[in-house]
Amino acid sequence: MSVLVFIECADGKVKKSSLEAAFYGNQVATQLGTSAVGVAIGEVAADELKNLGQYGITKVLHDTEARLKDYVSQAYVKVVAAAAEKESASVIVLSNTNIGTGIGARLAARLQASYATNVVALPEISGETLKVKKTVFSGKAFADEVLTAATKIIALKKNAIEVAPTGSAEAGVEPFTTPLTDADFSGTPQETIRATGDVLLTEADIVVSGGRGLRGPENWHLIEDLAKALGAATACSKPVADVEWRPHHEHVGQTGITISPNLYIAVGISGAIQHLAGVNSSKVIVVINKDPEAPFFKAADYGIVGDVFEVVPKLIEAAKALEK
Ligand SMILES: Cc1cc2nc3c(=O)[nH]c(=O)nc-3n(C[C@H](O)[C@H](O)[C@H](O)COP(=O)(O)OP(=O)(O)OC[C@H]3O[C@@H](n4cnc5c(N)ncnc54)[C@H](O)[C@@H]3O)c2cc1C
Repeated sequence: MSVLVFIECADGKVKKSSLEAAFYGNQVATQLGTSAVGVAIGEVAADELKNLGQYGITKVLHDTEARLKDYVSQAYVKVVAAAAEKESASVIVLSNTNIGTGIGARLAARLQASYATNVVALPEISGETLKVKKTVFSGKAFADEVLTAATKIIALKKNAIEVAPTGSAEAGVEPFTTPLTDADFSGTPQETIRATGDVLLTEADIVVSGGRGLRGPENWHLIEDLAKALGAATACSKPVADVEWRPHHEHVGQTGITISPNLYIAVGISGAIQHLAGVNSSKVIVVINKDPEAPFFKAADYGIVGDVFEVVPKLIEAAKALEK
């Protein structure tokens, strides 16, 4: 029996959300008196996988088959299922990302497993069952879910737990091969075009987001300059994408991307409920709006009542000064 953690990688690196999943998986393994093993797929540097030892992973099974270079859901699910079988995994942990939840759903069907998404805390263990806390209703409430099947799959929400890497332990990396057929690659991406700029929006620690208060695309340099100074990703509200001031892949909210960065800075965004649905699990929310009655202030940790055209340039200067 072990805990298996699916390690998601991009650009040859382990994603930050998977470091969290690894740390969480190790804590669950400790609760169960077992160890945590990772499974990684595709191109990723060996040092990145060894580094998972600092997050409590003892060993990583690494499937490097050339056809697995890009994410193909059927094939990836087969690899994770094979790893789960090899390691007799009773718990499988993945990140609550598009890829993680996609794999989790197929895997649950394949393994007849219990499956909880949006999990935000360590489980309570009682005999063969695990009780997990998760967010529901677009992050507006919590629910407890009891997982009773022999195999339990947990999709951990990004930024939900504090991660503390320990010491300099290295995980062992083992080549892992799964027999795959052409049918496993029936839907293969032909080309992957990176949607965002320097910092991937869904993985970013800091996000600077603009709304209609920016008045037009010609003012977007304020958002971009602040983001650059803070090492942040950029995002926007839906109407901004609808009128093509910004591309749609930057639109966050109920009908856009859901994010949970450490810091979300909302610039000239009113804070409509549909917008909040995509950002309200951010750790710290800062709102800049000239209207003191803007609904976003109710969800904010810090608020600046002021004109974005006066406030943001000052923030950019301050952030640049911190860099020096
Ligand atoms: C079914 C449905 C789904 C939706 N999904 C989404 C979604 O996923 N994401 C999303 O964002 N929206 C979504 N919406 C739209 C949502 O309801 C809001 O209309 C939208 O979020 C408002 O965008 P905004 O805050 O940029 O613009 P506005 O509501 O126009 O707000 C602009 C804000 O900027 C402030 N402002 C103006 N000038 C300045 C200035 N100079 N300095 C400082 N502040 C200034 C104003 O006070 C105001 O609060 C959805 C709506 C529906 C019906």
